[in-house]
Amino acid sequence: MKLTSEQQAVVRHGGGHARVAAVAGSGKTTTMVARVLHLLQQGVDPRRIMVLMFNRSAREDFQRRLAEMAPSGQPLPDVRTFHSLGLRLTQSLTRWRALESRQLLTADWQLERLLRQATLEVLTDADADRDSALEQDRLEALAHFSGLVKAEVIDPQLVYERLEPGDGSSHFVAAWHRAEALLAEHGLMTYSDLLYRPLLALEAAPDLQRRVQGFLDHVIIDEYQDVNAAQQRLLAMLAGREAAVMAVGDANQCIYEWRGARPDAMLDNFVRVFGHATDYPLSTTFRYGHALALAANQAIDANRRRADQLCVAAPGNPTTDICVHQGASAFLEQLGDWQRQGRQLGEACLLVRSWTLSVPMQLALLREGIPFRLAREDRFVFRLPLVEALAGYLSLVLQPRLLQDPAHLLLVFSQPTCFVPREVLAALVTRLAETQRWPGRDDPLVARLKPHQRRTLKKRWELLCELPRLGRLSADALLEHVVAEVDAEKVLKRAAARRDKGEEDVRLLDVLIEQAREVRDLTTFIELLRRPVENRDDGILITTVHGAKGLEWPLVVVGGVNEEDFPHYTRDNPLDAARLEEERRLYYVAITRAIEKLVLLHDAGAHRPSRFIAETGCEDACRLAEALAESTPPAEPVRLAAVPLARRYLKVIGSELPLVEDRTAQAVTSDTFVAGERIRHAVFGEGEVSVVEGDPANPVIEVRFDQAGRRRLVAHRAPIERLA
Ligand SMILES: Nc1ncnc2c1ncn2[C@@H]1O[C@H](COP(=O)(O)OP(=O)(O)OP(=O)(O)O)[C@@H](O)[C@H]1O
Repeated sequence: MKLTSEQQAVVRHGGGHARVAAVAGSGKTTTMVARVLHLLQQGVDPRRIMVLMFNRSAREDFQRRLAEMAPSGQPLPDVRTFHSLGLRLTQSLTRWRALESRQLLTADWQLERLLRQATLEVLTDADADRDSALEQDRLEALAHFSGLVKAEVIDPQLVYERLEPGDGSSHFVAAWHRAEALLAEHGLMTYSDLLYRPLLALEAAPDLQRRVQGFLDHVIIDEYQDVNAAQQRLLAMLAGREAAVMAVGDANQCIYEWRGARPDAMLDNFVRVFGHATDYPLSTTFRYGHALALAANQAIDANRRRADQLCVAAPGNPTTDICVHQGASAFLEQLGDWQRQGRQLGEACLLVRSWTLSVPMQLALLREGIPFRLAREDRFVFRLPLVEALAGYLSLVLQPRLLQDPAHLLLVFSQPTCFVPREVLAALVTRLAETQRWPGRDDPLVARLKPHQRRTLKKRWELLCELPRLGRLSADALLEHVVAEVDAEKVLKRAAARRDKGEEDVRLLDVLIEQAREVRDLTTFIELLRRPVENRDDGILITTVHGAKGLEWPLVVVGGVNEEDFPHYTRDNPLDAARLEEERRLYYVAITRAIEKLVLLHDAGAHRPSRFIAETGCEDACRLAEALAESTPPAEPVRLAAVPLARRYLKVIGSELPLVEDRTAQAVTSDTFVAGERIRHAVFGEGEVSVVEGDPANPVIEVRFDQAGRRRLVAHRAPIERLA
C-alpha cells in the first residue's frame, strides 16, 4: 500500500513533539506502524520507543500488524495500554517501597461492596437517604464519581460541585474519603489507582521521578483526544525532557468527557503541557465516499471548539448513500432492501445514543423475527429489570393467581424501587402471598417501616389487587395506569443517582407506552417483552455510539435521532454550549462509522427530528457527490445551501464543479419575518412563525411546526423558505 503524502510526512517526522490530527478512517494504525518501522530503520533502539493504545483490542491489533510488517527477527518496542503501563509502574514503585503492596479489585462487585461499606459508615441509621444510597444505581454512581476524581486528579469536593450529582448524593465526598481509607486498610486498589497512585507518588518525590525518566526517546499515543488528566500527567512525567511525544487522534471525536477527557487535550492543552509541537493532518479517509465526507464536515461545522480540518474521501472509496427516514417500519424496510441486494445483516449496525433508544428497534426486530445481537447482553429488552417488573404488573391482569406467588410479588415490589431494604420486602411479600391481606398497623412486619415506606407499599399492594379487575383496558392504558399509580417517573428520577440514568429510565417508560399503543393486545405485548432471545452472529449488531469508537460497518443505521434524545437533554437538564458540542461530536462519531450506507432514523409522534439532521445537509451532500461521480460536468451549477464549505472541499480534491447557493433553503433576514407568517423547513416541514426576537441582523425565530411541534431556530442558519 502506498502511503499518502500526509501519512509519509508523519512517518518521517524529525525531532520534537508532534500532533497528528487524523480524521475517521484515515489509516492511523497503518501510519503509526510505518512510523515505528521507520524509527527502527533509523537505528532507534526498540526499548526506547513506547506505543500506547486506547484499549486491549487496539493494542493487540497494533502488535499483530507491527509484527507482520517488521523484518523477521527484528526486536519490537513495547506496545501498551494505559492500564498495563500503570500496572507496571505500580509494581516498580512497590518494589522500591514507594508504594505499599496492594491487591487489585478486578470485579465490579468487589468495588461495589467496598463502596457499600464506606456508605454505611458515613451515613447513620437515622439518615433518611441511607436505604436509597445503598441501591445498586447509587453505588454505581459513587463508583463513577470515585473514578472521575482519580482521572482528573483533583479534590473530590471540586468534582462534586461540578458534577452536581443530584438528590441523595450529598455523602459522596465523605464516602470517597472513607473508601480510600478502607482500600488502604485492606491493602486493595481499583483500576483507577493503577495510574492515580503511581502519579501521586512520583509527583511528590523528585528522586523517584529520576528513576523512571530517561528511558524513552519516542512515545506514540493513539486516540489522544480521549486521554484524561491522570494519563496526560503521567505521560509528561515519563517523557521527561528527552522523549518526543507524538499524539495521534481527532479532537472532533472526543466523546469521553464524562470520564475526564477534554477535547482540548489535542488542541491548546497539548502545547501547554509539552511545549511546541509540529502539526500533521491526516485528512484523507479510506472509509467512505464524498457524500458522507461532505456530510460529516457539515455536521461538525457548528462546533466552535474543534479541529478546523476537512475530512476528504480518497478516490477509490466506495460511494456512500445517505438517507433520512422515520420510524421503526422504515428501519425494517432498510434492512429488507439490504438483504434483497444480497447483503448480510452481519454487515450492518444499529447505533444508538443510549440503550433505551434501542428498545423500539429491538421490539420491531422481535416482531418480525429478524436476528440481532447486542454489544451488551444485559440490554436485551427482556433482561431490563424495569421491563421485567412492568411485564410482571401486566401479567397480574391475566393471571390473578400470581398474587399468591411471593417471587412475583417481590419482583413488582422491587421495581420501581420502594426504597425499602430487600430483606424487609421479602418478609412482607411472603406474608402477603399467604394471607392476601395487608397486615394490621401493629404487625411487626409493617410497624418497623417508616411512615412514607408504609404508605408506598400499601398503595402498591392495592394496585396489585386492582389489576385483575382491569382486563378491559388496552395494553397502553394499563401501562399508563401502572406508571401513574406507582409514581414511576418521580421514583425513577429519585432512585437514579446519575441524572442521565434517571432520564433514561423515564424515557424507557415513554418508549414502552408507545410500543404498547402500537401492539394494543395485552397478551401479545407481554409475550413480546418477555421473549427470550440470544445474540445471533448472523444478525444486525446493536450498540451505543460510545461502543462503536474506532469501528466501521458497510451499513450503519443511527436510531433515535430526535431532539432531546440526540442531542440528549430535558426541560430539567437543558443543554449548555459545551454539552451540545459534546453531543455533536458523539453524533459525528456515529455517522462516520458507515462505509456504504448511512441511514438516519428519527421517531414519529411527539418526537421532533434532531437538529443534527438539518445541520448535516444530507441531500446537498448526496447531490454534490453525484455530480462528482459524473464523467462530464453538469449542465447546471449544483444547488447547495452551504456553498463555502463545499468550495473548500472541491478545492482540496482539485475539482471545479460550478456551485450556486440554493436561495430557497437560505437565510432570510429579520426584516422579512413577522409573527404569523408561514414557512417551510427542509426537515420539520411547514409551520407558522410565532416569535421573532434577538439581534435584528441575526434573529432567533420560534416556529410552531404543523408536525414537528414548537422549535426555536437561528433564522440565518436554518434551511427555511417563506410561503406566500
Ligand atoms: N495510504 C493508504 N492507501 C489506501 N488505503 C489505506 C491507506 N492507509 C490506510 N488505508 C486503509 O484504510 C483502512 C483504515 O486503516 P487503518 O486500519 O490503518 O486505520 P485505523 O487506525 O484502524 O482507522 P482509523 O483511521 O479510523 O482510526 C484500512 O483498510 C487501510 O488498509
